[in-house]
Amino acid sequence: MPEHTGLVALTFAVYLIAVLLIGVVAGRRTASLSDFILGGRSLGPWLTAFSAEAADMSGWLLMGLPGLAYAAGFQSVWLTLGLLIGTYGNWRLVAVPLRRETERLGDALTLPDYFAHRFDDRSRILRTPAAFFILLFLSFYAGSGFVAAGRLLQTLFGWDYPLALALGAGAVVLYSVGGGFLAATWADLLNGSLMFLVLLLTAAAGVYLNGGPGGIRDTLDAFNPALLSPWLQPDGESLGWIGIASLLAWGLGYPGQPQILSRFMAIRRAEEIPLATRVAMTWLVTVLAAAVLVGYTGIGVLRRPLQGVETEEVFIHMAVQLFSPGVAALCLAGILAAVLGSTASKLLVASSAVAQDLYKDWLRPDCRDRELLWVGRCSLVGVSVAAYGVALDPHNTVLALVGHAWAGFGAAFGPPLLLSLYWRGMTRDGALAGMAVGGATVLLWGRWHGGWFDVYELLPGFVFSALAVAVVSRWGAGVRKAWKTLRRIGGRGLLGLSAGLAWQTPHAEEPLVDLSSAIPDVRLDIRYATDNNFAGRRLYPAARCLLRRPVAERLAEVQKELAGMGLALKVFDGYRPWSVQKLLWEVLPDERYVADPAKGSRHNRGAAVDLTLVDAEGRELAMPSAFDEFSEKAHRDFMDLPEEALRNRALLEQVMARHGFTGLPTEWWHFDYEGWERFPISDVPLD
Ligand SMILES: C[C@@H](N)C(=O)N[C@H](C)C(=O)O
Ligand SMILES: [Zn+2]
Repeated sequence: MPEHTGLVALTFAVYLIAVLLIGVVAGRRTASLSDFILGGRSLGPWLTAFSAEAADMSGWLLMGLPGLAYAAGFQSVWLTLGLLIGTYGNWRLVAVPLRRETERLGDALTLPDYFAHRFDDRSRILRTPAAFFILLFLSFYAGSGFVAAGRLLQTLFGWDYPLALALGAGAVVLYSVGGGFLAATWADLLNGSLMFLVLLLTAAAGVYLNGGPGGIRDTLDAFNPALLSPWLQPDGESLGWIGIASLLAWGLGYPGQPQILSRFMAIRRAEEIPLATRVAMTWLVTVLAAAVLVGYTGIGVLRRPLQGVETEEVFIHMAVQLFSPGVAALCLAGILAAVLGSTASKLLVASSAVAQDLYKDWLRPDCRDRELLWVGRCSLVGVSVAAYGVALDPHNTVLALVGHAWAGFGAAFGPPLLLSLYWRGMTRDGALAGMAVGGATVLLWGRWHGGWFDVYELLPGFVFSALAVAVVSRWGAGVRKAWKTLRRIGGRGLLGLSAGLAWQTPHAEEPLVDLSSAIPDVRLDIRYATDNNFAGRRLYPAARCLLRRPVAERLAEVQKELAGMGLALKVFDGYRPWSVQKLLWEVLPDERYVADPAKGSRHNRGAAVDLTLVDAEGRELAMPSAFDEFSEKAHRDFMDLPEEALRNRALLEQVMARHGFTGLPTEWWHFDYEGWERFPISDVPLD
């Protein structure tokens, strides 16, 4: 297409100048890491909708999908349907709760950040592997975008591949480094509009030249009747359930894609999501239908049939053949926009994993916002260099990895995210298991072939990941304990494991029992059943201490040991209904002292207890502070205290630890029972 080259170059230059200007303007509004990663959560519904869709639909929309429709005919309906259902489900089921939760849970900026806050994971066991996974796969994913941009520029202008690649990559890096998330989303508005316009134009021209729907059907019928059946492959063989399920399964990938989820987190208000959903779905239905029509109509319109990988160029050939050079150049700019826009969104998410989840979390938790912003920018450059390195080898290994990336994210993050938004009983270990099982299934499934193994790896990955979340959340603590038991008894073998399992598993169903039934003479001072508490009013209808049975039994052991020292326990609180937790949180929304009801307190599981020591006459021993005195004096590492208080605090901590209770760092009186995760959060009344 040499006669187009000058005009194409001009159109590309105008487009690139436009996005760079966007980068400069957005850069002025980017003052903190939160601005850089999520645009300060300021997106309106239109911007959110366009941005989420443009981040999703890369050059694949203008090349891959028309190519599939051209080569495989009506079979492409299944993929289109899968994408539509997946996108709609993602907007309806994930967008609103994710937006609300990420703001409520300590202003979580990234997906790993959300998981860490949701499960109160201070050990980083969840955040760090999630961040590495994102960083690794999104770098490859972004690398593939560079490959596509490089190839497009190389084909159009005949430049050397590395030079073409560097120019494409340079443009993305420049506008995203400067303007961060805002630049990327504003550019997405431009990209999304351009993609919409050029697809619609090309499809309309194709339909017109084919003589309308009847003409398209006649052309396909004459060319290859198998193309008219959604059940058949082009060679006339049945597509089979594996083929259909694999195409539909693409839709399952949506709830795990960080580059799309970040758009949901960034909308100004959750209430604007329904409008954004309507805009996004209208855009998507239109462009998917248009992309498919470009493929179908290309069969009748193009002067020569396309073969093999060339089928993916059906949109380019249509544009060049049907339109004037100026309009054709605009269509090609549409491809560049699609490729660069979605690549920028991936680079940004990968760089945010470095800045927020690795640098801030591991190296400099207290660093200033400006420093983090620069770390974000530098890591974007670093990730881009890595992606450029990946793209320099434009062979199939990269593309194969990219094929896995959608499935990898979908299976590793999709089920844990979905379940975490809707199931309060889900545990941190469940989330970890879901990520590991989903990711591993995707990596392994493709290695085998034949029968079930021909199904797209996302489907088994998603199902196994969801099962892993459910099983480990429900029974994980019991299995872990049984494993510990087995290791302890070593050679006593399998019998020990089955005994351990038999003893542990039913604990997930343990009822709440009255502590007085396990310790008949226990002293209670249930403060929330009086108005002598920090809320200043009575919150429980009865002065009872309920706990899960094994927790109560362990406390009875503690009481027994203390009796040998002439001491006893005095209990301030045990099981606390979840609705009361919400009331406490309203009074003091400070996670150091009151657990956020969004995550639930261990009290809500009947697995935490607040208590102190008393002597034989029932007099409280000196302790660092009063119960529920929320100050540094209550912290376990606070040492500026009288000797006696230090001694008593240490004694209480040691006796409790010997019976499987761990103290909360910020409250000397609060203890969690080991394996508290296995008990569900509940909201039963105390009377
Ligand atoms: C409110 C206080 N007594 C308490 O129990 N705090 C912990 C952190 C909780 O709410 O779980
Ligand atoms: Zn407590």
